[in-house]
Amino acid sequence: MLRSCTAGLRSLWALRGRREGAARLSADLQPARRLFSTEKAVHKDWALPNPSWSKDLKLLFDQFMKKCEDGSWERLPSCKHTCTYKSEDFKTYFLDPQLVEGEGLSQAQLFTRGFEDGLGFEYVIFNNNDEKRTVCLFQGGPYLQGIPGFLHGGAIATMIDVAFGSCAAISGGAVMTANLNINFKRPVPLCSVVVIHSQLDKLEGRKLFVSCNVRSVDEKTLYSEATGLFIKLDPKKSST
Ligand SMILES: CCCCCCCCCCCCCC(=O)SCCNC(=O)CCNC(=O)[C@H](O)C(C)(C)COP(=O)(O)OP(=O)(O)OC[C@H]1O[C@@H](n2cnc3c(N)ncnc32)[C@H](O)[C@@H]1OP(=O)(O)O
Repeated sequence: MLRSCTAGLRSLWALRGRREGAARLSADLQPARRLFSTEKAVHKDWALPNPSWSKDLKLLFDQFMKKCEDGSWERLPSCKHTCTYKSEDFKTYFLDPQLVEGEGLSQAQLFTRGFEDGLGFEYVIFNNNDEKRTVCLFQGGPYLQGIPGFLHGGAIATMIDVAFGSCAAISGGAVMTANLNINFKRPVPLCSVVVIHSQLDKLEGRKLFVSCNVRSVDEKTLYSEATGLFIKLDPKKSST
């Protein structure tokens, strides 16, 4: 395990070196060209395998893709620059046109997709609409370290929030996290794959109650358990 992780890290560094070289080469390009990627890159779906994915992650991905064939499960796409699922809902509720045009927002990207392949959050979420649950397959890369050799608790919390957010948004549309409660039961080894099983437990007016557990691939280790409350945004209220 340690050897495969080290080999994985070595290939990641090599990949990174190549990318940094490429980045240096493009440093002379016009700022606008650097800021705005091509149309294709902007709409790229990041919830698909890349060379940094471990055997475990690929295997689980294939298993869930098979489950998608009869329509009971669906893979949720994930873009960097647009809030993938029901993003139009958010625009209606939130975005001040002045903010949209500003320099900062033009560079905005989903926090969990802001890392080079394999260094941060590698994940894909599958949804089962009838059962109101999602499964998130997550491999936490070397830039997410907390205690040496283990994933940072904040990275786990982030991933739980994303998994919950997706689960809640599918039923509630534009939602926001109001409360997260996490019990960290075992440390998650860096570069390992975990499975986050989330469930919509209750829908009460604008409140969506969700819960999840985070387990190892073989399901023997329970790493964390969490509950969350999401609130469906009220179009009559300003969010700022
Ligand atoms: C759709 C898109 C999906 C994207 C795909 C996923 C990919 C990305 C996923 C990324 C995911 C990242 C996600 C993120 O990072 S979201 C970013 C982190 N979250 C925030 O910044 C939220 C900040 N908070 C707020 O804006 C407001 O407080 C909200 C909008 C949440 C509610 O303000 P609003 O004015 O609208 O509602 P209300 O105050 O009338 O309350 C309504 C009801 O709710 C109850 N209540 C409220 N708060 C709490 C609480 N803490 N515990 C218990 N109960 C609470 C309240 O008592 C009331 O109950 P009742 O009296 O009716 O019974």
